[in-house]
Amino acid sequence: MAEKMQFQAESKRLLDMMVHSIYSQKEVFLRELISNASDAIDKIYYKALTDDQLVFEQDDYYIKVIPNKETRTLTIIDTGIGMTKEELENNLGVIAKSGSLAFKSENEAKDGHDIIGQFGVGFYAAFMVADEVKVLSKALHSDQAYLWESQGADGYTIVETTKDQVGTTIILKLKENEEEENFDDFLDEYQLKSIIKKYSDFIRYPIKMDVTTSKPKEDNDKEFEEIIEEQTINSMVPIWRKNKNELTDEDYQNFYQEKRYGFDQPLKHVHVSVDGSIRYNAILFIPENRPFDYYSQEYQKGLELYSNGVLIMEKCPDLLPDHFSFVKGMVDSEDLSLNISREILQHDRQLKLIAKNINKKIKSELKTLLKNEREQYEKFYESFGRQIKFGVYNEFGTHKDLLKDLLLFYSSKEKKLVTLDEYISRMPEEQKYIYYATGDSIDRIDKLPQTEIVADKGYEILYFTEDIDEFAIKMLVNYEEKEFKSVSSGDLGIDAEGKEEDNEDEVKENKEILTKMSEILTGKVKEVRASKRLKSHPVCLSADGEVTIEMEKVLSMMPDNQNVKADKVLELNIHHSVFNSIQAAFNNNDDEKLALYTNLLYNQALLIEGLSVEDPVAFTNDICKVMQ
Ligand SMILES: Nc1ncnc2c1ncn2[C@@H]1O[C@H](COP(=O)(O)OP(=O)(O)OP(=O)(O)O)[C@@H](O)[C@H]1O
Repeated sequence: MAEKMQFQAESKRLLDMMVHSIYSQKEVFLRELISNASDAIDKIYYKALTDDQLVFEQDDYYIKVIPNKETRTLTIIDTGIGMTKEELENNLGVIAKSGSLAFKSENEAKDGHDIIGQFGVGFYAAFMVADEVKVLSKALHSDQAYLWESQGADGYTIVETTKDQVGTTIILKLKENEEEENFDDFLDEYQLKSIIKKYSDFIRYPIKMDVTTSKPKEDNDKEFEEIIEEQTINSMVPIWRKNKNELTDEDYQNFYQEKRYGFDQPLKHVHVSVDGSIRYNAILFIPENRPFDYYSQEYQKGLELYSNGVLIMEKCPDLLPDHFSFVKGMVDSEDLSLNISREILQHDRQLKLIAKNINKKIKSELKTLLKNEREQYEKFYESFGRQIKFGVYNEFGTHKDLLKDLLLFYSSKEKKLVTLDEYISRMPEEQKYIYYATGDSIDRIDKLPQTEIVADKGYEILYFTEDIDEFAIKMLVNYEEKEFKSVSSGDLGIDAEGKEEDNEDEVKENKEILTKMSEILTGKVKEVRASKRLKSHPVCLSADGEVTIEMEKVLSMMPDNQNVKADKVLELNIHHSVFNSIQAAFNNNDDEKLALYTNLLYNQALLIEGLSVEDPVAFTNDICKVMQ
């Protein structure tokens, strides 16, 4: 007897979940197995493209589904590339990488419902309907065939066996019928036909099945006889070649899932058929959720590229700009050569044209979504808004004009996300700038002293809570000729309504105090200044020049930050009662107290900004001194 081998821990968990699954759409197991079979045939097909020894005879490549009511087995045969012993072990004993990580993040969904529904589980789906699975496979260029066998989570065996044809045969021993689930359905010709049609209609290879039909007898056409004939169940017409009007949302969703573009439901699909100087069909999807690896090195952008119905590249990166790297889908063009190499493809004029059109198309779709289905757009933005902002900033702002009207920011007044156009449309005539404030969260920005004067003036403030926000805006400089202005910047363009003069006088009067305080904080701030923006708060930090404090924070986290620092200014509210104490200390020549107060205020300002105090122990000691 063959030695029983153990599944990798994660596979075991997933498999266990499949065995005990109460997921209602168990029929998807067939989609998964057929999809794997089709992939396996694709692989042999590509090999044939570059290998002269290998001839691809269309008729030799098919998938066959065989139900057997007596043995209660369902067999799926493919004439694909097959698997070696190692491949059987590695591919079926170890959960597919794509699924595994997503699966981890999805937590424990006990009945497996979410996992199957959202992620797809590939081969293991077989265990939803079968209590025994056999995989008989012979790899291309191999003389030996192997039989992989498993009854579930307690392990699997692999033994040598014989098989004539290269390819894989999967035999499922169906589970006994249960109260809610009649597994016999998966042996029923009619049911199987409809499942295949539903999920796998556009598979490029014939999915065959022996079907019982009744036909008039040859010698007597009044009498009928039952005959069994092999039929091809799927239409094989790829969905993108079909008439858009004949397709339903569900068809596109099935395609999205079948193709493994994502495990979520796509938010939007676009079906493009262009028949001009360049001809192509494309189906593009905007996913709803961010893939778990989206911001990792592993994530590869790209669209599937077909040349006249034949897949020539799985992820063609040249078809998608980085700012739309989340888009999934495919392009099929008759004008591309089948044997085109990666290098040539990059410079292909046709491909460049297609890419350009696709870029425009995605932009206009997103714009339409924003205009007509705001809620959906906001879902999209939550997942991929960051990418749009990076798009504005990257490549020295090359794409900023394309992307700027797709931006959304949280508004202090509307208490929700708004577009820049919406902001502009609400601006009172005298308002010069588009104001923004930066911080870690909406709550924090709400409490920022720096926002006081702008907010008091009744102006709307955009809240920037992501690192990239301010960088993107700096790249834009302005929107509809209105310049962006941080509420922390020196000149806010707001008249202090006649108080300007008084302020000037007071500033002079207190100049000596402020100079002295600046000296105390030498090396920490550029200057201590009387604030024009504070009303109820005693103190805040601002920055002179281009680099804001928020930018300094972001840059300091980068590996090659070159130690870029903001020119920090400590702003004091000289009308605040705290300032009286400072004046008193100064007038009494109490240098120690003045230093104590100055440092305390400085550290408070740091904390408000979300910066850490440089010496927390000294800070707490200072507070204790004040309390004594
Ligand atoms: N019929 C088959 N012929 C050849 N190889 C197969 C076949 N079925 C599965 N495999 C191999 O087993 C691997 C694992 O299959 P599985 O369905 O679990 O995941 P996947 O297809 O890689 O990923 P996903 O299902 O998430 O798209 C496949 O990648 C493939 O290499």
